[in-house]
Amino acid sequence: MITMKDIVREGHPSLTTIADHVTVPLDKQNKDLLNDMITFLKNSQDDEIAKKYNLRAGVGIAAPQLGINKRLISVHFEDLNGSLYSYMLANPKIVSHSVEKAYLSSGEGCLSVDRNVEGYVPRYARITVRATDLEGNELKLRLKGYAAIIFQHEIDHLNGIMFYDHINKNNPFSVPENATVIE
Ligand SMILES: OCN(O)CCCc1ccccc1
Ligand code: NI
Repeated sequence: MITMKDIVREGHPSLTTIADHVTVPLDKQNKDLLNDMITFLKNSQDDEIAKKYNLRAGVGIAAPQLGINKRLISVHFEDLNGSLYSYMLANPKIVSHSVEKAYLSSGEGCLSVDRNVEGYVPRYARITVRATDLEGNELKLRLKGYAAIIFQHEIDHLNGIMFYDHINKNNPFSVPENATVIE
């Protein structure tokens, strides 16, 4: 099972490397990896298991956070309306996005960052993502709100981008005009 010791931290080259596309349909190794990643997320959100194994709660994880430079992500979370998003995806790509921006009022964190980094993280308010799932099916996801934020955070990890790279250096709490705040 994946635990915190498997998650690389700031300074590890995987976090600033562009990850490689994976061959689809996925081979067993990559399917098992995606399953291990989503199991980690579920474990991290289970109070008993998280406490037993000292897991930080995560809503998503990208293979580069395990030191594996592959374009694989898993997400498992409920949005603010209680909709469940549970996906294991290969080669996810943002194929279109809104001009409008959005950001979480709480800012963002990262399992690979052992410190609080203050500031708003402006992202696209709405995105369309194309990806391949575990069975090799091509998916097209239209995302907004909290889900759009999380998917962008994960896809950034495949391109060597950390959430704080988006924070305004001069004024961390400045935001693009008419950006939508997500509470
Ligand atoms: O890469 C995933 N990860 O570091 C876990 C935290 C994910 C996350 C946290 C805040 C806003 C969006 C996404
Ligand atoms: Ni992260």
